[in-house]
Amino acid sequence: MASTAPFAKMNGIGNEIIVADMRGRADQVTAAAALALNADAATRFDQIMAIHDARTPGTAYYVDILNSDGTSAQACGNGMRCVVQALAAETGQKTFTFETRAGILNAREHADGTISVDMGMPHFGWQEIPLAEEFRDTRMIELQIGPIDAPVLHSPSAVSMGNPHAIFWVDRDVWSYELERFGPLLENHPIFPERANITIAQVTSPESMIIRTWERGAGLTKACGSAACASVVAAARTRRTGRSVNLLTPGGGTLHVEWLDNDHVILTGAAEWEFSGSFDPSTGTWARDTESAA
Ligand SMILES: N[C@H](CCC[C@H](N)C(=O)O)C(=O)O
Repeated sequence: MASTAPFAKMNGIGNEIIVADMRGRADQVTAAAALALNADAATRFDQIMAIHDARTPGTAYYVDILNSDGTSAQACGNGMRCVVQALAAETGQKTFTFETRAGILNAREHADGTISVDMGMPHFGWQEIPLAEEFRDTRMIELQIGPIDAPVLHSPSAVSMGNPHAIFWVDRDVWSYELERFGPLLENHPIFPERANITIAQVTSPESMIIRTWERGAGLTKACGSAACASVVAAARTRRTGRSVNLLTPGGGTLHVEWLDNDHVILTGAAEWEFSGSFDPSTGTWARDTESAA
């Protein structure tokens, strides 16, 4: 058995996150370990954020992101806030530069404990998202679900925040849609060759919206940070909102997203520690620290 690594079970306004400390070691958290941790109710998660030693000068750490189905994700905004909170508590530092599969990103813990993550620039080209066929305008793509003459959801906006997103705009209460039924079909629709995170969004004012997300590789979650960013960018592009928006998420928490004039998207919100333990990164066998809270 490989030596165990410390982890913290945390959440980013309800997005279930495991922050794994893989610094100083060469191995990775395996898909098998992810599946085992997710099969246990105590450690069920949406994403594992595995902190590794830096690979690139100018960055402090490399963060590898796994979904609960064991696949990799390029970006996870809520998980990055958890990583920042854990590292800020350990080091006393407030600002960090990370590397992820999606590139280099900066994050900062504020005096009130909230954390902002610079999620980088959105991408709108159909090959960048990616989509399987050419759409010259990704503000609205041809895709619908439900009866052909009365679709339940249709014409989403498509955006890459490093990872692929589709945003369906709805007028009715977001809870009145069967996202648990449509989510898997849309996530795996052939139009998305790398699958996609699927969000339904109800704009409630030029500065506010309500979102629910079916996440690629994780299913329904209580919040999804990159989907919040994708939703605001897509809403601003289609003149539904301005560029600074509060989003209400299914966990009841609020995220703030601002799309800056320099094209970077800043995600701000809280993060919460639940308990700590150690685990075997190859198998997922784990134990709670005895001094850790229940
Ligand atoms: N919960 C994450 C998103 C994970 C995205 C992942 N499901 C994928 O792209 O495969 C967030 O806060 O941004």
